[in-house]
Amino acid sequence: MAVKLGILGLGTVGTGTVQLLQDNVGRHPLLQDIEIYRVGVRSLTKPRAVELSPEVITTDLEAIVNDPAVDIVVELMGGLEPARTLILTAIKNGKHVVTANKAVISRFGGEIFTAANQAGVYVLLEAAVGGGIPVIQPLKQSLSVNRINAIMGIVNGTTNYILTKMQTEGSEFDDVLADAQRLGYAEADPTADVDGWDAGDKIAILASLGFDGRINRDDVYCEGIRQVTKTDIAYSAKLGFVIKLLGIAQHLDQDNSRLSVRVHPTLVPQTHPLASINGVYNAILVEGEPIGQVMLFGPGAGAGATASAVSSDILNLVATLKTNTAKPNPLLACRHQHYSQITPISELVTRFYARFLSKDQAGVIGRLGTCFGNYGVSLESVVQTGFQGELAEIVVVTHTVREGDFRQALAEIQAMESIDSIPSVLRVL
Ligand SMILES: NC(=O)C1=CN([C@@H]2O[C@H](COP(=O)(O)OP(=O)(O)OC[C@H]3O[C@@H](n4cnc5c(N)ncnc54)[C@H](OP(=O)(O)O)[C@@H]3O)[C@@H](O)[C@H]2O)C=CC1
Ligand SMILES: N[C@@H](CC=O)C(=O)O
Ligand code: NA
Repeated sequence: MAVKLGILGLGTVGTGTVQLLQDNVGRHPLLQDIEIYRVGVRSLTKPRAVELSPEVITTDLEAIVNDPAVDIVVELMGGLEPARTLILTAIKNGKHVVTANKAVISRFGGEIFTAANQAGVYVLLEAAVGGGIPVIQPLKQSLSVNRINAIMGIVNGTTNYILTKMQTEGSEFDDVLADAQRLGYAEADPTADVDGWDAGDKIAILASLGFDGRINRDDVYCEGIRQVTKTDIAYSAKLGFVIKLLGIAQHLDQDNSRLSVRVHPTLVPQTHPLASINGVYNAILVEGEPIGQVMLFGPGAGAGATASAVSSDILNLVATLKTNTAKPNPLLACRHQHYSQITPISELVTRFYARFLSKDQAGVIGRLGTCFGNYGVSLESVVQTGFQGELAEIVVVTHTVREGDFRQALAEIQAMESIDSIPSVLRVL
């Protein structure tokens, strides 16, 4: 008997998934055992790029998750509610769930996985991080014997697309964002991409898999790309860096006592493996013992790529249903019970890039150096690059420093009579 899917959402990802499932020849034979039984949408009159018989499409999503005939609910609608409630209802009704929704999983994962474990069903989410890149299953299975030291990556396609176009074509932020929206990369509200929240959701999920504890989403520090200017992109290039929005989860000490989970635009050395990841591509670099470094690379957003991840989860569940094993597979289920302690951003030790606009007076660089020295900040390079109108532009890169100390120095520098403003402060990998 065919395994019946109830799909919630027929937008970019839902359409890509239905297209893939309908075009199953030459793919895994188990795909032929799947029936697209119901598809839930908001509007019945919207034109659709896929053909589905009228009785399949409905606006009654609650009926789908309560329908005893549905075996797997595939949540591709996005947003927090009603997605969370529909997922929980599906679980309560004994249905397995596939979701691409990192927002709901990163915030309500505790509640959802506890319910799933109690109900004896799985919630799979390969599409939620890295789009088409297999990263969730590798962390749960192929890499799970490693002790993970760090997971860092470019996990938002929209912002990587924007930064790449700004860097290579000198494009304006707003024009490139419109492009990313047209191509189906951006979230319904692109603020989630641009302000780093989407990447924050994703790094929280990766951290929970790699560091063996749930992550409280509110503890993840998130800074987006709005403040990244073409000027900083150009200075970074001169200094040997590219600017990337990175999600980073790493132990800060040898004894693994402190875990940092954060998202921010970062100056990445041009020689680093993540520096060459451009456009909508994502890459996740995992550092573990004994494996060393593994980089997972591929398309991070878009209909086809994301459908590949969604459909592989569906296939996994179809195989599970077909083999009918009574005991849960611990490599598919979530096993965490506790929350990890996250270290505040002020305790991070990192290098910084900062750009200052100063009055063109003698001794400004000396005063900057003295103030930094007072807070234990030593400088790797100082460049007085040119002028913006009457103001001299000074760019510094520091050696590693505790963020809290660096910020105190900046506050003091900002108050100096000779300093007009500090337009940019970025972390350096
Ligand atoms: N786009 C991408 O590249 C990727 C997206 N994701 C995630 O996948 C999910 C879907 O994204 P995407 O396909 O881009 O989103 P879209 O906005 O393109 O599609 C959302 C779909 O859900 C339906 N929907 C939304 N809210 C409701 C509701 N309250 N009731 C009924 N139907 C509803 C919409 O119906 P209607 O069509 O009638 O408006 C639409 O079909 C999100 O969680 C996103 O974060 C993950 C990886 C990549
Ligand atoms: N908006 C997201 C879509 C995939 O998760 C992105 O741009 O990466
Ligand atoms: Na993925």
